[in-house]
Amino acid sequence: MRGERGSKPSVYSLFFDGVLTRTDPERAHHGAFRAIRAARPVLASRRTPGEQVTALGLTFPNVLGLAAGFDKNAVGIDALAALGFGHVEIGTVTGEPQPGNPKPRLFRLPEDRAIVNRMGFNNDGAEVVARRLAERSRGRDRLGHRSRPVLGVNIGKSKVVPDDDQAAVEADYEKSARLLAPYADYLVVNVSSPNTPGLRNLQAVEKLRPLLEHVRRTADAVTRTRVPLLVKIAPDLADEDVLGVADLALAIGLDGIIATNTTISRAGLRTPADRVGEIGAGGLSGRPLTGRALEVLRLLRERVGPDLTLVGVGGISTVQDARDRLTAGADLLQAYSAFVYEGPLWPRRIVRGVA
Ligand SMILES: Cc1cc2nc3c(=O)[nH]c(=O)nc-3n(C[C@H](O)[C@H](O)[C@H](O)COP(=O)(O)O)c2cc1C
Repeated sequence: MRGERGSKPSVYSLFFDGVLTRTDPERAHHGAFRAIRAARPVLASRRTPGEQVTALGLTFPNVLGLAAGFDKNAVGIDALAALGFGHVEIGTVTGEPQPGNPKPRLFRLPEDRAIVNRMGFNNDGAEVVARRLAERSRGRDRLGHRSRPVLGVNIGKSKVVPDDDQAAVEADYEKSARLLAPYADYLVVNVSSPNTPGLRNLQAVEKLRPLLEHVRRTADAVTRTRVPLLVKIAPDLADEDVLGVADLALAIGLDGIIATNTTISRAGLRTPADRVGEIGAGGLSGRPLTGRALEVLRLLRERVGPDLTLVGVGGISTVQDARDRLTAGADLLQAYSAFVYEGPLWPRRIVRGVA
């Protein structure tokens, strides 16, 4: 593993090659996350790098955020922001707490700088996460941060709720929206994870429209200031369905679209096919996603015009990737996999590189 900047391996890449690649990926995630949280007191006084971005009616400290899935339970928002992320999207949080899929469920494909996951929305549930966010907002003034990260809250469907029962689906998202919208700077309806059976069917416009309208009404009922609402879509949608979501977003006054989630495609991988087969089902993220995620973003921007906020995510790993996504029309960027491969200094490097 080599750092982006050239031939000399970084301390993190040596650590990654020597230790992390030999550790179970899920245990490595928890270990790394614990270390990041432990380092927060040291990091918190550092100035957030980059230039401010105005989007969704909010001021983001910089353009780059941590994508959903890393901090599913809102336990390390400020520590992650201290690494240089201007926003952190917690979740996916579901109405009911759930353990997720059986392990192993997280796999690295180092030859592709990619990750396959079938976590299945393991999370503490909306009630516990809401309590955690309430505690954080009470303690925040004492934290002494130079600048506060924007907090995104990503909500999804509980596994116990059947995807073909629209009323039950809406009630489930409603529970999360009611409990979490009061703490969210922006709210995301996730209908694009491949790991909850049937979830992606909710991307069909005739299901998505009433769901988004219901979440909108719920959020409005529990907040004094209007919380921006976004939808996160899959890269596996056909182009015409991407455009369908774009048209829907404009029609119902959605604030933005996050493109994209992980893919179920395994096309063009360097990882040997037998290894890929052994890993099995799940969402693929990282480098192999770059092309399609960029394409989806471009399609969206062409369709929605300049006003709707678009968040570009999927395979952003270098400064050039970040620039390409901004050129294609992204207002904000997010990443997950490159942060895993490149390490804790990566967010600052990208943010400084695009500034
Ligand atoms: C281990 C893992 C867990 C994820 N969990 C979620 C999740 O709970 N909700 C969600 O919307 N996206 C989730 N994602 C998708 C990411 O937010 C992101 O959309 C995707 O990984 C593409 O970005 P990347 O190529 O920079 O990783 C997850 C990704 C990974 C790798």
